[in-house]
Amino acid sequence: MNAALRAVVLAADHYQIEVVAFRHGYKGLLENESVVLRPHDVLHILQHSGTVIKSARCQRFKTIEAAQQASSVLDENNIQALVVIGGDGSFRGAHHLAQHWHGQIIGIPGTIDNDLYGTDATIGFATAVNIAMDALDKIRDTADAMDRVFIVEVMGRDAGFIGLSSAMAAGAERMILPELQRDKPLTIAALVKHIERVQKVRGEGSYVMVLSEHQWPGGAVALAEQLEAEYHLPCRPCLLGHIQRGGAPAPADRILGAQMGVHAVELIRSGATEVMTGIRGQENVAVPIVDTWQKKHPLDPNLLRIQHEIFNPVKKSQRNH
Ligand SMILES: Nc1ncnc2c1ncn2[C@@H]1O[C@H](COP(=O)(O)OP(=O)(O)O)[C@@H](O)[C@H]1O
Ligand SMILES: O=P(O)(O)OC[C@H]1O[C@](O)(COP(=O)(O)O)[C@@H](O)[C@@H]1O
Repeated sequence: MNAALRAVVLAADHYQIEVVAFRHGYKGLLENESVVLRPHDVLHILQHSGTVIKSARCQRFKTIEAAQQASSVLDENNIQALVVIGGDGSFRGAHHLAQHWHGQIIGIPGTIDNDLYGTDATIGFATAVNIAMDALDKIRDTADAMDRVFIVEVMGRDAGFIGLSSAMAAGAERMILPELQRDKPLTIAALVKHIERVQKVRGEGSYVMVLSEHQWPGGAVALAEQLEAEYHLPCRPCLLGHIQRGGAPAPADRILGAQMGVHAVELIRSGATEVMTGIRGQENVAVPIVDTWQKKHPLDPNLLRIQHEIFNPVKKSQRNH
């Protein structure tokens, strides 16, 4: 997020616009935690994950009174345009605020989940995938050495982008993703059958599985215990958790943050409101903010086909000649 924040401040300075930041997101907006940001304040922050203006979840913001209060705080600070960096929750909040405030609102997609419609990528996603891939590579060493099954649980709330991309980047044998579970929920018997068939075909036991959070009751730990206890499969769980949200941001995220931050300021200058800045291909696009959560951002069907079918060691299609 820092790369986007820096870009907003530098672009605003370029166009001679003053920037006031509200610390701690909507919570800080309600409490008027405002601070003027100048280029000097955002020096050397883009190499750090997270956000120097801090963030917070704030249930209260969902009420009408909170939106009215936020509107008064913005007016008291003479704010004409608000840039909201976040995911679908933050954008729902932005839309909610727009019902009670007359200023411009521009969204910048910042979430590791990549689950927003209208943009190829969201800030944080590339970094999270890098971290998950790195962990999977490391787990593979023990899986290989000890012929073990590993279950690595990754984040994504209700979306399988981190799961699919990290599984593909690290050559995992199996993925349990929300999108796949919706079509055909995996049973433990089918999973065990897959593990055993892969081990037979390969003649070795190294099997690494990527499990998206909330896709198995009790998560990776419960699934590993079940595999050991009921099927005598040596299996270990690994929960990556919030590790995926930290560390040095990947170059792709820094560059995306830069592009989007500048685009957000330019959208303000063009008079736009209630849009999110997105990137499609090489192009900056402005996406109606309600579309970002009302429309679906699907997993790339070709990546899914490659990883789930073509790279599945035991799934073969008919020869056609
Ligand atoms: N339906 C909503 N109406 C108003 N504000 C909301 C709504 N949903 C979320 N928010 C606000 O946005 C904040 C961030 O949303 P959350 O879902 O936690 O994260 P993200 O922006 O990463 O999706 C919430 O803590 C809340 O203050
Ligand atoms: O620690 P919390 O607040 O429960 O958040 C965990 C959730 O946040 C996420 O990391 C997404 O957060 P961001 O949208 O802020 O990147 C989800 O993948 C995960 O379910």
